[in-house]
Amino acid sequence: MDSMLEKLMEDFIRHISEIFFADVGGYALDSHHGFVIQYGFNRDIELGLHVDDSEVTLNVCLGKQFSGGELYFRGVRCDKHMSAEALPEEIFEYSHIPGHAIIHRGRHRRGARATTAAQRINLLLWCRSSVFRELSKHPKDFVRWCGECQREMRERVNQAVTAKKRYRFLFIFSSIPF
Ligand SMILES: O=C(O)CCC(=O)C(=O)O
Ligand SMILES: [Fe+2]
Repeated sequence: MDSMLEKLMEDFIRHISEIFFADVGGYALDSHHGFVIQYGFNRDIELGLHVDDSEVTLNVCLGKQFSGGELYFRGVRCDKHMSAEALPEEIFEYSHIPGHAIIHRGRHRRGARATTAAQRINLLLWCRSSVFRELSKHPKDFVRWCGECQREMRERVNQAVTAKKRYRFLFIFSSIPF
């Protein structure tokens, strides 16, 4: 089972990650952790907001029909911004379909709503990159993949542009001879 999951990561997920998740390791995924979760009667019902200890996560919906169990996403966040509010464009839901899978960044905040009828069984595969983790140890001004870091950066750029415009206006105004 473990070697099958490793092959799945190496032959399949790495290639997708190279294109869609270049900012969190891309092709350099080199270790994994796989497990199966079951929700419903006699089991956990729901899962609170969290992130994974992974760079990229594969979530495959196995099993048969069930009701509920939707995932709600709330934006990608670094450690510093784990509790920063989600922007409207970061809020969305995904309904699992048996036989379908999704891939997302491990740091994408999300939770699962209650499974209300039958059982939901999903295979989770956390994929990690030792290179990405090593590089992340070096302090940076802002983290490119975090939605809140990006928002702060945009705000700083806007403030700098506004300050520059104001300065130019003052300069033009003070150059007018009276
Ligand atoms: O319930 C799901 O499909 C998501 C599970 C999950 O996010 C997790 O186990 O970390
Ligand atoms: Fe951040």
